[in-house]
Amino acid sequence: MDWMSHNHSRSISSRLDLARATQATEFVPRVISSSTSASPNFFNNYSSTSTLHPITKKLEDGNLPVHVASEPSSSSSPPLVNNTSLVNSSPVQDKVGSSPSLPAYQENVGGTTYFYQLQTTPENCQPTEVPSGSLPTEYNVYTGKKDPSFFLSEDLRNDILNRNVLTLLQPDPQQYPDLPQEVDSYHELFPLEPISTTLHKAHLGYQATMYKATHIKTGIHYCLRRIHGFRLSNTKCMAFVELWRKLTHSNIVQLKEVFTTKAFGDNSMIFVYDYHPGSETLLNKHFSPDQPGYCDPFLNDSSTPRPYSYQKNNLLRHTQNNKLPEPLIWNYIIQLTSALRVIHSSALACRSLDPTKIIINSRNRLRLSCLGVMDVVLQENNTTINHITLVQHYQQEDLTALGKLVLALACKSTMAVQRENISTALDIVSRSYTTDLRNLIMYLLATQQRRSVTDLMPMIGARFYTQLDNLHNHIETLDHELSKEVQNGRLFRIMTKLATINERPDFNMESTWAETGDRYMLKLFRDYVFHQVQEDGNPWLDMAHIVQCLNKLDVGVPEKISLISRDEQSVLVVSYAELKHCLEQSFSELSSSSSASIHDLNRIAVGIDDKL
Ligand SMILES: Nc1ncnc2c1ncn2[C@@H]1O[C@H](COP(=O)(O)OP(=O)(O)OP(=O)(O)O)[C@@H](O)[C@H]1O
Repeated sequence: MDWMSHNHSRSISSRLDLARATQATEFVPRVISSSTSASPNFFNNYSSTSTLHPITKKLEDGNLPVHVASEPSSSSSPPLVNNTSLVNSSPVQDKVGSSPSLPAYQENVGGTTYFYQLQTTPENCQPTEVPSGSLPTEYNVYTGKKDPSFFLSEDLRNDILNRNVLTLLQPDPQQYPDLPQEVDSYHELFPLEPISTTLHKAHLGYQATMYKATHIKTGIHYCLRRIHGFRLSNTKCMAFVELWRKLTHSNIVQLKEVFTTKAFGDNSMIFVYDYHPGSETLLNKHFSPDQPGYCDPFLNDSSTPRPYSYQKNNLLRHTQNNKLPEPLIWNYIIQLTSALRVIHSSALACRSLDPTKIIINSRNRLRLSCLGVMDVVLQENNTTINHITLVQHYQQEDLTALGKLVLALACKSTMAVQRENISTALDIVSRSYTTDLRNLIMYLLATQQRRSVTDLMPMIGARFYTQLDNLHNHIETLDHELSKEVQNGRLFRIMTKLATINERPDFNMESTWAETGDRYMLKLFRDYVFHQVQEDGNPWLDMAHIVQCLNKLDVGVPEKISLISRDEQSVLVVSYAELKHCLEQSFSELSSSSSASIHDLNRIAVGIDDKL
C-alpha cells in the first residue's frame, strides 16, 4: 500500500472554500499559556517539556535524518486547499523541516484566523545531516522492507491464532462429566487425547492421560501427564524430579513439578510440563495410518505370502516414492542430539526416546516430552546397583533408541526397527540416502561398543552450519514481523488515548468537556483522520492516511492541517505539535482523576513516549 503518495481531490477542499465564502466565524482555541495570542505557543511549551517523544527530541536536536516530502502530491494528507491565495499563504504545507522554534503569527482572512510561521530562509534552515553517499529518508516511521503490509504475514498470524484457539479450548462438561474442577493448583482441565475406557498401558505399565490445564493463580497454561493408579512408595525418586526441573533446553519439554492427587478418584501421579499448543507426536506426523496414502511398507499382508525378492523390490519402490527429505532427517538428528547432549551431561538419561514421546510443532521444532516419568515410575529399588552405572546403561539405551528412530524415519516405518527387518531397512537406507546417514545409524546401533552423543557431532559436520543459517533466517523473518507489531502497538496506544477523550459524555461534572477547548481540536482531528468523505459524500477510507496522521501526531511534527467544524462554519489551522500537546494535556487530566485503573492508563500514557 503506497501511503506516501496520494493526490486525490477531496471534498474537504470544497468545504474549506465554502467556509471562506460564507465568512465563517473564527474558532479560537482555548489559550493555554498566558500569551495574548489566540494561538497557544506550543512550540515553546513543547520544546521545554520533559516528556518528549524520543523521535521528537531527535527532531528538535536535529539528530534524526528526517525528510518530509515537500511536494503536496507526495503527502498522504488530503489536499486541503485549491489553487487559491490560501494555498500560497497557508501554512498547511509546512513540514517537519521548518524550525519549530520560529515565532508564529496570525492573520484573519474573512473571519477565519490562520496561524503562520515565518518563512525559513536558507540560512536559518538547518539541513538535516545525512551520511555522505546516502539520500535522506522519506518521513516514515514504519520501515517495512520485504512487503508493504502493516500487519503480520498471513502464515504467522494463522499459526499464532491457531495456537491461541487451542490454548483457550474448554472441555464440554457433557462429554467429560468426570473431569475434576481442580487438581491441586490447576483448573480448566482439557484432555489432549481421548480418555480411553480400556486400560491402555503403553510403555510405563500404567495408564497415562495428558491434559491441558490452567494454573489457578498465574493463569499460565500447562500440560498435566497423569499416571493413573500410581502410589509413590518412597520419595527417593524426587531427587530426579529436582534434576529434571533444573534442566532447560529448547528441545525438551520443561518439567515444572510433580505431585500426587486423589482428585480423579484414585491415586494419581501428576507431572506438570510446559504446554506447547498445536504440537503433535512424531508418530502421528510421520507414521500415522490416518495420513492419506500412508501404509507401513514393512507391514506384510500375511494372507498373500510373496517371495522375498518381490517384497524387497516393493519396499524399495515404496521408500523411494515416500521417503522423507534427507535434510529434514538431519534437522531432526541435530535437535535430538542437542537435547541428548545436555541430558547426558547432567548425569541423566531420557529413557523415553520414542516417536510417541517426541512432540513436533508446525515449524518442525522437536521436543522430548516425557522426561522424568520413567525415573519416577520405574524407580529402582535395587540398591545394590551403583546409580552411575545405571545412568550410563540408560544413556547407552538412549543412543540405541536414537539409532532406531532415525532408521524408522528413513524407512518411514516403525516396523523397520524390528530385529528381523533391520538388515533390509539398512539396505534401503544405503540405496536411498547418503553414506553419512547410514554410518550414523550403524554407529548408534552398534550396541557392543561404548557410544557417546559427542561422537555424533563430527558425523553431522557442516550440516550444523546449514541448520544455524536456517535458524538465523527464520529469526530475521520473525524480527521483521515483530517490528510491524511494535508500530501497531504504538498506534493502538495513541488511538486509546484519543478514544478515551473523544465523545466522553462528561468529565468532572462538565457535560461539554469533550466538546470544548483542547478536546474540541481533538474531536475535529478525529474527524480529519477517520471520517473523511469523498465529494459525493461517500466515506473515503485510506489506511495510509490514518497511519500517517497518527504517526505525525505521535511525533508532534510542526506540519499544520486545517480542521473543519462539522457545521462547516469554522476552520482551525493547527499543527500536529499543538494537537499532540492537547492530547497529552487532556489525557493527563483524565488519568489524574482516574482511580481504578490508573496504573494501566499511566502505562498507556508513557507507552508512546517510552516504549518506542
Ligand atoms: N507439552 C505438550 N504440549 C502440548 N501438547 C502435548 C504436550 N505433550 C504431549 N502433547 C500432546 O498430547 C497428546 C498425548 O500425548 P502422549 O505423550 O500421551 O502421546 P500418546 O501418543 O498418546 O502416547 P501414549 O501411548 O503414551 O498415550 C499428543 O497429541 C501430544 O501431541
